[in-house]
Amino acid sequence: MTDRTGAAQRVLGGDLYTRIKQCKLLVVGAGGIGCELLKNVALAGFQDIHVIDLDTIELTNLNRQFLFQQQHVGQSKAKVARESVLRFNPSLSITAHHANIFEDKFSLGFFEQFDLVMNALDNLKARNHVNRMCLAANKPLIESGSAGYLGQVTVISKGKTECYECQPKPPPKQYPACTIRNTPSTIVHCIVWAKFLFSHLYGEADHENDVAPNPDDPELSADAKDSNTAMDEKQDGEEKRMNTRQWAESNDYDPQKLLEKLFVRDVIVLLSLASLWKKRAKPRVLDLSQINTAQDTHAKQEDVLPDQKLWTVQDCVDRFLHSAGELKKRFQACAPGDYLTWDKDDDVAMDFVCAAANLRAYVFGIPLKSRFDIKSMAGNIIPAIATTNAVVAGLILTEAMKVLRGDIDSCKAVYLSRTAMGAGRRVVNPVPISAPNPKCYVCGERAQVTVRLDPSRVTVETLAEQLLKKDLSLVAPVVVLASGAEMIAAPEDEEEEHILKTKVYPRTLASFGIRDGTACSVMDDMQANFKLSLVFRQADEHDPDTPYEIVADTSTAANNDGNGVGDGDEGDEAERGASSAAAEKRKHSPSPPPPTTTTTTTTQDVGDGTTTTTSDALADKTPAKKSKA
Ligand SMILES: Nc1ncnc2c1ncn2[C@@H]1O[C@H](COP(=O)(O)OP(=O)(O)OP(=O)(O)O)[C@@H](O)[C@H]1O
Ligand SMILES: [Zn+2]
Repeated sequence: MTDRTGAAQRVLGGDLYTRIKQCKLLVVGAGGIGCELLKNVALAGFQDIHVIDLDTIELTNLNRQFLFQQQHVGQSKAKVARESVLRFNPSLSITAHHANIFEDKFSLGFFEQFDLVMNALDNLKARNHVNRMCLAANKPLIESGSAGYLGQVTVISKGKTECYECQPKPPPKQYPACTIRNTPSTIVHCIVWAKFLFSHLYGEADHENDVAPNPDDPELSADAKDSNTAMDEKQDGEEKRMNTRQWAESNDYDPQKLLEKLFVRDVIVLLSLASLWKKRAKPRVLDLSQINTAQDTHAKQEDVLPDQKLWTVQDCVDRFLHSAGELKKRFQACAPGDYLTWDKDDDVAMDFVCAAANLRAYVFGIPLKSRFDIKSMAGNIIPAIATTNAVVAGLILTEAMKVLRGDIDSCKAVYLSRTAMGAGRRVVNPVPISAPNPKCYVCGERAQVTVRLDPSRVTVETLAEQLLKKDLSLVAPVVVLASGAEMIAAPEDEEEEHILKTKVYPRTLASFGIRDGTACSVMDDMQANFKLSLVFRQADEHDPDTPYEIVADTSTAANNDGNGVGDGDEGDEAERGASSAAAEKRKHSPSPPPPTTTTTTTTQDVGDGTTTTTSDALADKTPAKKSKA
């Protein structure tokens, strides 16, 4: 026995120490919290540890992920974390998986081999997935997160505590498409547009999400005819029918032409939509001849870091042309079906977004921002603080010990706040963990989601891609109709996926017999044992921007005759009552609120996952750097 384990044994007591030693542990994520956590569990005496992380080490990780050093940059986080931990305790068994938690190999059987799972992740999608896998495998999960000075640790135990998805998370802030495409008024609007532009040009082909001037702006409805005529005049027939990606393809992604299209021709089109500018300042066309001779508009900024310097408009033009040229090469070198994914740490992709956002800001008379500021907003960066992660990792271990003692009842949800809170003036705030929400569609006894939509207008694609995958976090949804037929099947190969996307996706739900009151079963081919009942209610109107509304509370179902269908308005009233009562209860709860941040332009997937800051369509942290269409 080394001195180090001897001390742990004396502190923990023989019984707990033995339980820790015998516990087979899974740690998901080897980033900021994960590195601290792996060090803690190794020192506390855990002997059999698996760690999963899909990422490689970046230079920017080194200020807080202490298992990594400069020579490790570019290597697998999971593997290097394993080697570093083994260096200070070579007798451990650590298995490193450089992989995405969504991979098939991390099946129910994989999760079942563990006694305890700890999440050290940074995104909602992966957290939801591990939550569902642990519920299916009936394994305790310790969930954690941090955002700046704020942090959170909680324990999830099937049937005993609420699960990660028992309380709905606030939806990320979205901006109306017309503001982004026609009338931006803040730098955030310009950054959202620039990120859309990147995905639209170089990402997975999506012909619906254009970035060009939008003639369907409701503000134009009064003089729709004029606006269409104006658009006709400014664009020839062919150009009018093409979206920006098709236009770029037909112009060989030429950076100079792209610059002129986006900041000259499209602006002329926008200027022609007169009613947009009745009450706002008109945009200005980017006049390259003037800019080329213009003086540097910004005072010399000698004493700031390079990234914090404001680019001149000419700098933006140069960076745009250069990055668009590089991206063109990369995109054209992609194998068929492959595409580029935006990543804030990819310098070329970041330069493109920074230049495009600033040029758009210039066109609309919005103050330009430094690359540093734009990166923070575009990448939804809340500075990570090493000490917060260390405290969170310590709290994870404290809760883990209670779990291993078999004392789930004494586990707490613990929040770190920035300033001392409550009567005890504490920064570390433990609160009782709520009981499971019986109406939770993930862990509730009667998992059900009611959705209000117009089945004759909503397509299977919207159901699968938006509602099931995006809103409900299913990975591979399977939807079975009452007849037993599968409306949406999980494709086994590329051919099946092609059939699903070309033959089934374009159909309306009504064409499958879905109408007011229809219920169907939903399963997830990737999330074992996950099953919910989806009930459709007829919407009075159809709004293409919000084609459906999730009725979160399922009390309609509890009141009905058992086929999962409520009977109309009374049910709705009950739902509203129940929801507001629950909200009221939470409002009066003595517990400190979960951490929220004060940053105004960052977003949903902050570390804690339950609490989001403000913006945005800016957030799109995707686990895979580059994926196949
Ligand atoms: N689906 C997933 N499968 C496996 N690992 C994941 C998955 N999603 C996120 N992770 C890992 O979780 C870790 C979270 O750590 P952290 O929040 O410190 O992020 P980071 O990427 O290291 O930091 P930053 O985003 O600030 O650069 C990351 O190492 C990330 O790779
Ligand atoms: Zn739940």
